[in-house]
Amino acid sequence: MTSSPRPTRSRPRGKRPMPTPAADPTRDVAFDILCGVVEHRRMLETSLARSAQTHEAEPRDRAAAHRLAAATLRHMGTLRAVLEPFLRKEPPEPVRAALMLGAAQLLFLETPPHAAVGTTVDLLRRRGLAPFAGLANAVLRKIATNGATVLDGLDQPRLDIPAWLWSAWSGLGAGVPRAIARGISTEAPLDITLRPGATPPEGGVLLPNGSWRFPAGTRVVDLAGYEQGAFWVQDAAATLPARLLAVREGEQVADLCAAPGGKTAQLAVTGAQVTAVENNPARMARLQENMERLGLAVHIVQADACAWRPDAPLDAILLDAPCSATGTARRHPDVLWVKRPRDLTALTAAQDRLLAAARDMLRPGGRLVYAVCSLQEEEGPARARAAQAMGLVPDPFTPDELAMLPEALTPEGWLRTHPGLWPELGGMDGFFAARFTRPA
Ligand SMILES: C[S@@+](CC[C@H](N)C(=O)[O-])C[C@H]1O[C@@H](n2cnc3c(N)ncnc32)[C@H](O)[C@@H]1O
Repeated sequence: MTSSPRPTRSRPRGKRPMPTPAADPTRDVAFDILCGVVEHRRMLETSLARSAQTHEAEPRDRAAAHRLAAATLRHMGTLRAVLEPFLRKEPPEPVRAALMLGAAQLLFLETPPHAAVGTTVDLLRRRGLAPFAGLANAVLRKIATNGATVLDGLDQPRLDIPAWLWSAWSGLGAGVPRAIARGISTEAPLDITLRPGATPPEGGVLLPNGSWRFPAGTRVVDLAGYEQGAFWVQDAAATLPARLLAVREGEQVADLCAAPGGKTAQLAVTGAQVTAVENNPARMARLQENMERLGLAVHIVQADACAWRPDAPLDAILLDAPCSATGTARRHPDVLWVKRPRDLTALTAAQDRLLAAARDMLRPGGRLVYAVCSLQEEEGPARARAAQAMGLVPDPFTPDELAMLPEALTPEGWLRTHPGLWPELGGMDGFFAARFTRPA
């Protein structure tokens, strides 16, 4: 007797396909942001804007996603090292990204373990990665059980900074890369610059440079006086370049590369005649909105500052040039993982073109402050030397001008701040600035 063929089954009896878990806007958006950074070297803000087209998420969920992705990026080297011993094989990059999001919630964001594990498993299942759900469940449960002991013996500051940046920052001084890494490891506070005479909002701390500082996570729109234009958002270190240009009422001044306009506002409140030049239309619109909110009269021009020329030679110019922005890594930890050494070639060439253009716009005796929010030698000291080779005369900053931050004055008379300064006050962004005059 021949037995009848058994019917083929695509799955074992009794196993129904699991329903797709409900959407979780915070983790979905955070996952997209993280994959954008690690797989495509896309900046966090760009991914956040793209994800608005694919995921419906309330502003509150988007803000939470931003925070979760930023915390993961801030500790990414550490998270990779924590996961390593639990993984027998290299998982695909999106699976590793989901595991890092889960581990970041467990280790750095105090998310309850069941939520961190369950939401990661669900995320993988929603994203067509269900075969890795069991792995995520097992790995994250082990991390949850071991708690912070999984961090024991890890050199977190060293792990969280890519090797090329650590080695480049070693040129800033012994111990500086470690101090910078510590500065980047926590979320930055919110700093504002107050209009002269305006009342500071409640809850802030006055910093030695005159900025007011609010705890990390403060929403600027919640501070009294924002809509009325009493202040603008600006990191304490970012206030220094415009201040060091020392413009006076009535002077003809240009702010080249101006958006979103924190430094433009500083120049305008002095009573100088300010022209703000910005080539990016979307950023120019933000600059315009900011000047309107602040009620400041500024002549705004959308143009390439390399090609634009003023009607008459200028008394002073602030050139806050486009750069790698490595000095802003505590606000934008994605820069650590998106930027590459080779990006510096195009940036430094653009910085030189802008410097030459700025020189040609100045009257004899006119002043230029060149600034970048970069910690890289190529974009700072090397450009200051290039400016000198273009015929600009160094006009070093003095100890009196930097009395509130003497450690930022270099022997050459340049400004150099970094996230490791003012550790007891909450740090600051990294800036380089140098001042020049045009010879007669
Ligand atoms: C570092 S950001 C400026 C920040 C601004 N100074 C502030 O304090 O708010 C550099 C700006 O330069 C603009 N930019 C880049 N290249 C430019 C060019 N060739 N001409 C004019 N603007 C340029 C960018 O779009 C960007 O908005």
